[in-house]
Amino acid sequence: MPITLPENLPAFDILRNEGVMVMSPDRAARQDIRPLRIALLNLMPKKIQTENQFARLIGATPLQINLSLIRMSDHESKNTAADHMESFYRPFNEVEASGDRFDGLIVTGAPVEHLPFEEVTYWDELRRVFDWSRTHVHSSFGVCWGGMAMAWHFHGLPKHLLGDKAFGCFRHRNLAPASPYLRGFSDDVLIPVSRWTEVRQEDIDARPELTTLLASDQVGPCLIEDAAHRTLYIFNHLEYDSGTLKDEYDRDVAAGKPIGVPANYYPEDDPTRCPSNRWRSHAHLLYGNWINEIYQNTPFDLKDIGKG
Ligand SMILES: CC(=O)SCCNC(=O)CCNC(=O)[C@H](O)C(C)(C)COP(=O)(O)OP(=O)(O)OC[C@H]1O[C@@H](n2cnc3c(N)ncnc32)[C@H](O)[C@@H]1OP(=O)(O)O
Ligand SMILES: N[C@@H](CCO)C(=O)O
Repeated sequence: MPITLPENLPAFDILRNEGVMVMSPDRAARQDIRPLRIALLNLMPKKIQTENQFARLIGATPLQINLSLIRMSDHESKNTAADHMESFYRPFNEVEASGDRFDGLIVTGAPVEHLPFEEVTYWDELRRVFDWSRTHVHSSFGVCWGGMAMAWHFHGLPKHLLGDKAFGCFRHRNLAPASPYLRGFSDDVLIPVSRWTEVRQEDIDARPELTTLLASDQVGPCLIEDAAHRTLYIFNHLEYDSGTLKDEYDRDVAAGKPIGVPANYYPEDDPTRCPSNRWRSHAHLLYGNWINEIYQNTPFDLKDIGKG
């Protein structure tokens, strides 16, 4: 939430230049408040775990959030019970036909990164979701494969297969300390990574509409902004629980897959020991900052979303 300060107090400009939310008394007097409408397009197989992870983060701000769960219309979930999907999710077809608008949209990752985008069965509908988001959503956030898919659709940013899985907790540099999305971030941030693909910094740099906010020397770009469309792409997993990388590692070991111990995750890289969560605070900061930024800038009247 912003702080209201007189516009001629030195702290007004100093804090604002640092990225702190500062408001003049004049603007504060004119603030309208309503619940924010956030949609989660959940493409992950373990949908309940993912609902919990994102709801926990976007639910930790002082603002009232209405969460809508959306699924691809014709995709039958193999790993989440049909009655759960029936009870809590709306198919995108229905959302599109309703004309509903949202302040925010999160598109999750999906374990289909080894496939060309066009071989994902719901690719055509997903492209429709992306185009719809430009006219019905104020701000979008694509996560891991969801971010890569969105960045491919809008910017032609290619993903590349890695020889070895990028797997573990990696240090990332804060490249934009004054960005409102990184308010309160340390200069150096530890983030869970779990993917077989990457996007490359040189491909991002060739697209002037994109800015890199967080990047790692070891696993490359992480958080990218398309400011003109209020869109963020994150290729790593700040939302993961303490044990998510462990679950993925144990699953792959049990399946006999050649997988290394996730880097810098277990104490002394010993998978028999209990991992500790060293990213939770930055997860809350990032998603809290996103919600805050939406709250500051989304139109009060929902029907004005997507017009500017
Ligand atoms: C890169 C990122 O975005 S990271 C995010 C992905 N991470 C995760 O999913 C972690 C958790 N996932 C898992 O542990 C595993 O995927 C499991 C154990 C749930 C299932 O693994 P498997 O049995 O090997 O694969 P399975 O055949 O169930 O397919 C996994 C998912 O991909 C979907 N899928 C597979 N091929 C395709 C395709 N061509 N088009 C669309 N979806 C596909 C499946 O439908 C399933 O999703 P669903 O549960 O929503 O139906
Ligand atoms: N995070 C994913 C990567 C595969 O897409 C997993 O390990 O399941």
